[in-house]
This record gives sequence, C-alpha cells and structure tokens, in this order.
Amino acid sequence: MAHFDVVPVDESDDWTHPPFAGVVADGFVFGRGALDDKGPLLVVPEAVENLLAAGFAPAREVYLSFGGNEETFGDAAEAIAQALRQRGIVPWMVIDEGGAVVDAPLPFVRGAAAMVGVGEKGIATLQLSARGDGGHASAPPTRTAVGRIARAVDRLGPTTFRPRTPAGISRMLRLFSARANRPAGLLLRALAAMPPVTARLFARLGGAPAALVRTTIAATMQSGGTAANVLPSQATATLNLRIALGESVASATRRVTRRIGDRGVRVELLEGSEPSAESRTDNAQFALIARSVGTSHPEAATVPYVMMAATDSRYFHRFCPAVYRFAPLAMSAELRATIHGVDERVSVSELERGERFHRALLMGL
Ligand SMILES: CCCCCCCC/C=C\CCCCCCCC(=O)NCC(=O)O
Repeated sequence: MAHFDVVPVDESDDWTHPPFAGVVADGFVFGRGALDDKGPLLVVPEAVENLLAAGFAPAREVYLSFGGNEETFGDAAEAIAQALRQRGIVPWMVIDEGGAVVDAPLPFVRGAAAMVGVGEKGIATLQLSARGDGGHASAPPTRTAVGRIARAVDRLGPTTFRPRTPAGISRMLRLFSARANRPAGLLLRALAAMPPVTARLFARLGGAPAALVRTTIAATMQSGGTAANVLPSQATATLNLRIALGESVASATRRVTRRIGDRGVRVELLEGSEPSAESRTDNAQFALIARSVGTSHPEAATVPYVMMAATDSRYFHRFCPAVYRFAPLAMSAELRATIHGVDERVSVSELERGERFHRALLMGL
C-alpha cells in the first residue's frame, strides 16, 4: 500500500529546490512527498514491473493499493479495503508506510534498524465549544467563552491518559538491548521485562517516547470572538488525539469530557478511528519482511515498534491480522524531519534498495 497525495507547501518556506519540480541533486530527489509517500510508492510498481519483465509469477495473489487522499483522512483506502472484504478476500499480509530504516534509533543503541510498525495508534478529532452572552468587553463576566475553552485545554495536560507499554515496544527494547553497550543493554533488558516501569519512564521523557506509550492530545486549532472589545458569544478549540493501543475512541472521549469537568464546554467527536491490535512478530509474515530487509539493507536488524501517526492500513487491521507499516528506505533523523517540512527528499540509492526489498518480498511469498 502507499498513497500519492501530499500535504501542501507553505510558500514562505525556504526550499533549496522548488518543491514541485522533482529536482535531482546531490544524490537526492527533492520534492514534497518524496518520502511521504511517493518514494515508498514508486518502489512497489518498479519491483512488480521488473519481476513481470523477468516472467516471474508470485506464489500468492498480490493487490496493489494506492490511495489519493491519505493526508486528508479520505476514503480511498477504506473503499479499497471494503471492496476486498466484500469479495471475501482477507490478505495474508498488508504492508504500508509507517516505518523505515533508521540509524541509532535510541541513545546507546548501535547500528541501523528497520523499524516495522506492528501496531498503529487510533485518532479522534474532538471539537470543544462554549457559548457566552456577548456584550461590551469593558464589563466582562468571570470567564468568557474564550476563557472557558482555554481552561478546558489547560486541564488536558499530559497526565490525562495513563501510560501503558505495548508488547511490540517491550520486544523492541529486548532486541535493542543486544545492540547496546553493557550498562545500557542491561537497562534495556530490564525495561523490556518491566512494562509498567517502561511506561512510566517513557511518559516522563515526553515527545516520541511518551507518544509510544500513551494517548496524546494536541490542541491544533482555536477560534472565537469577533473583535478586540467585544465579549465572545462563542469559542471553539480542536483537539487531535492519538489513541493508545488498548483504548478506544469512546473511552478517550469520555475521559477528555470528565477531565474538562465543565458542563459549559461541549465535547463533540468530529471523526474517529480505532487503534489497531498488534500484529505478530513470530509468524511467517514478519520473518519474510526481515528476510527481505536482509536483501535490501543487510546492515539493519528488523525491529517492531508502534506507529504513532495514522496510515491507510487502518482500514485493513479491522479484518486482517497481519498488517505491517514499513517503507524500505533509510531515513536519517534529519531526513525524517523533512516529512511534512522543508527540503523533503529521498536518496536515489535508497529508491534502488527499496525496489530490491519489494522484489525480495514478492519472490518470498
Ligand atoms: C524508539 C522509537 C524509534 C522510532 C523510529 C521511527 C521510525 C519511523 C520512521 C519513519 C516513519 C515515517 C512515517 C511517516 C508517515 C506519516 C503518516 C501521516 O502523516 N499520516 C497522517 C497523520 O497521522 O496525521
């Protein structure tokens, strides 16, 4: 699976090469979507076409699913999943974006790792709204509609949701422990054996580690009021929740509502998508991914993790137990930071390695 739509470019951003010109320079293809998700997409048909040209026929049926509205949470992948389901087709394995080959994935861990998302967090978009009486701003009530919404957002701190370590993260730590120096290796092994301790530690670290173990809340938009000297008659805020594995859209919405604890603030669910279950790592599918990584990126260990963002594959995990999120391209931390950002680019040599990965995967089915 992959998608060919991209997020927009802010005209004020300073790109080295125009973001929609596809300039090839210094060994990279520059452009919006180079990593998310045009590079990971094009290595799939490249592999298929090369195998077809060589007269190869795969041992299983292969479906290519390319959607055009992933970034806007559109319904292309949903329609594709539904069509397969209606035909009684349950894929043996689904592979989509959401992982990559990374270097030094954790402090003290040596070498490259092919990070494969074995699970994916859910999403809920909530709108908070409050109403006020309006009027002259020179004689305000204790709390305006804007103030009410601000207080509600402030109450939704990082401790709103309890942390919990998914099994895939414990397995990740165990695999990394073998690639760390002795003291760090012992620590990682201990953390792998004590999921509640890992959950608390990662939650405390904040950022990506915290996002691996708990439901996160980002207030992303707000509005309210019409003029500087007019009391607002309404205010709203939009919250983007990423729901941890094991929780649900409904339970997260309830918790947010309770935590706000203000009947004057309406909490409305605009859209939601449940978190996935975790796909297994002790099966033939995961072993095939690891073998294919061995062909394209022999220096990398194949390691499970949990994808914090959303992919089109979320429409498949509802009826297919083996869903993996992995783009077979090396992405340094610097390159990952260009996704949805400035100077997004993909290395030409990685495109070649990506094609090799998919060829190995198809041949190994
Ligand atoms: C110890 C943790 C190591 C983490 C290593 C992370 C490796 C993942 C590498 C790349 C993943 C990039 C995937 C980008 C997909 C973005 C999908 C997206 O934006 N979806 C929409 C949304 O979620 O809003």
